[in-house]
Amino acid sequence: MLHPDNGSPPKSAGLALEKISFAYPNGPQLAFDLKVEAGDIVSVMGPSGSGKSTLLNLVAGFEQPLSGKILVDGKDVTGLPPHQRGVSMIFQENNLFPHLTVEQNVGLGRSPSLKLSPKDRKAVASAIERTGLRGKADRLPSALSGGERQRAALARVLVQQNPILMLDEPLASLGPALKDEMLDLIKELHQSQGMTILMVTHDPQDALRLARTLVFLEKGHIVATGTTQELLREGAPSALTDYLGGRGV
Ligand SMILES: Nc1ncnc2c1ncn2[C@@H]1O[C@H](COP(=O)(O)OP(=O)(O)OP(=O)(O)O)[C@@H](O)[C@H]1O
Repeated sequence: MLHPDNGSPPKSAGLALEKISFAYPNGPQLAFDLKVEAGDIVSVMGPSGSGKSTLLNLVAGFEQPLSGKILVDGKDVTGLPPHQRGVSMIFQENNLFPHLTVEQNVGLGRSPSLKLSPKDRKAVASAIERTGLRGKADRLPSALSGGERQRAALARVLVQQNPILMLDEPLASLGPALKDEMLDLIKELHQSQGMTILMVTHDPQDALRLARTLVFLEKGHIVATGTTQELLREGAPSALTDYLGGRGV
């Protein structure tokens, strides 16, 4: 079981996308309206190109909407740069700087210039320990397995202590055993830190295992939102059953 390392854990934050519209140059129009309760775990599913990554990038501040608002904990963050939004993000790969050690990569979660106080150093060591990377703090990412690299990325999230965590297919490049391990770690992180989590996945089993809520996208819009159990087991709308094909549960 993971425990917050110092002081109180970050409180989770509710998230809202209000009448967000967005388009890439010469790209399709995307529009999102979504409310996520504080502390919820949400899986974001949908066919390739439906807008899952764009949705996360808009919340993180890597893309700017044409109109609409993004609220974190009720506060309008639409015009804020990514690091001021209270949001951490983990991608499928390339979360770490290749020329920095695990310890330095995790330390970046506390200070972009790696000027770390003794308290920061303690938090970094604790996060490395808690993600099972003890003894690997001095390694470069190239000397880690894929699963270890994702755990190092999670260690950085731990020291950032943001109330919202978003993961864009974090399990896609992992084999089944490592995938289970990461899912367990994300679950533990949620239990101990209480953060609000959004995770893009193509696997309904991941969604069932981790997420209370499911958001389903199609062609740049959210076409279904509900509890994962209900949507995957009972009343799946036809767009979702078509997407799941033979993988229905
Ligand atoms: N940088 C870009 N420039 C132009 N169009 C883009 C860009 N990135 C994505 N798109 C388009 O925007 C739409 C949404 O893409 P997005 O990557 O959000 O989908 P996704 O659901 O995450 O897909 P996947 O499951 O394949 O990762 C798609 O039509 C895609 O082709």
